[in-house]
Amino acid sequence: MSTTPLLELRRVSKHFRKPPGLLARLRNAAGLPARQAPGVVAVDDVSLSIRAGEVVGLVGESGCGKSTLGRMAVGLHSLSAGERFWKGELLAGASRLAPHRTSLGMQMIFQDPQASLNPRMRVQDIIGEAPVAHGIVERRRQAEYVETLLERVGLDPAVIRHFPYQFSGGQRARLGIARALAVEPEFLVCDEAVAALDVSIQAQILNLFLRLRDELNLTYLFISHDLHVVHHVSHRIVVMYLGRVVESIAAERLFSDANHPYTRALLAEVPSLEPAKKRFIAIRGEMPSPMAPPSGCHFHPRCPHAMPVCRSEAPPLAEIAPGHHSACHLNHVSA
Ligand SMILES: Nc1ncnc2c1ncn2[C@@H]1O[C@H](COP(=O)(O)OP(=O)(O)OP(=O)(O)O)[C@@H](O)[C@H]1O
Repeated sequence: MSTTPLLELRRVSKHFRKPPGLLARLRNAAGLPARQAPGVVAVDDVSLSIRAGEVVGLVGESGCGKSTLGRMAVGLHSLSAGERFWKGELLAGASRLAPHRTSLGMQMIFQDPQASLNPRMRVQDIIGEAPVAHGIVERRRQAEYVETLLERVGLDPAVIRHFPYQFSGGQRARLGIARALAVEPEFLVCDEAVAALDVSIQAQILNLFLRLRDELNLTYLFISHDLHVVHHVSHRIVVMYLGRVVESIAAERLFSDANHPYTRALLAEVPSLEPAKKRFIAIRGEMPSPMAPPSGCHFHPRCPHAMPVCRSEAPPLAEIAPGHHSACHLNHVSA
């Protein structure tokens, strides 16, 4: 069995420059020297490697950088620093020697299929356009190909002539999945793919993802702000806070062995954990702005266990047990 990861992000970062505000535009108009515009470090020195067949759940509060990391994984965002490998081959790096490239083998499924499905296109074109354009299927076989995909995601092939508005939310989610599958990907980034759906429909779509993984040997990065959702489908859970990974743990060990105070705070919010969650301490306050992250460990202002060192030094993401990584100074305090 190959030990090369399917996808590897090595020490990647993403900086966004904030668009110039009114004051900066006035300074510019007055011919005054520009002040450095504050930016956002959406992803800060993150390494992530995903094996073929693995389902990795990526969780954290809104704005912590999950979508940005997912977009970097599939090549929708360039890298400000670091490198990206696909089956061991360098696909993108921050230097000009490593040009930014993507591949049909990796696709992204978004939260709102309504917004990402062209309302004026029929299902046959929505799903069948890309595989024809990329030579995966001949145009004369397009309808047959799309019908097979519709059946695969649990839709009636007879809907091939329909428009997106004729479908329910759950059916549109299935269309979005069929469209991603149409180019025969090996790796899917699912970004809040079930967040807009009712709970009962969510469960159906999650089960569809799992069935497709087994049938098509797919690998997933499953992004959600809802730990309960990702826990259901993932082998491994990666927790992000303000651009950094704070913990990576096997999903089956999450409830028993979660180490980072932030992960434990997220667990305190999971409704199905009653009464076990009583041992977790709920999170305090709001996540600070990514434009002005706290010094040291970004989580320290909200952490019930913060120590002086947490304010000054960022803890490294260290392996605290086989396959279990956590970035917390508490792990390095001698008893
Ligand atoms: N294209 C962009 N330009 C400028 N800033 C951006 C851009 N995309 C994301 N950001 C900023 O980067 C930070 C991380 O955003 P991101 O969308 O990755 O977080 P998230 O965890 O996926 O949150 P959400 O679940 O709300 O999408 C946020 O502060 C966001 O405002």
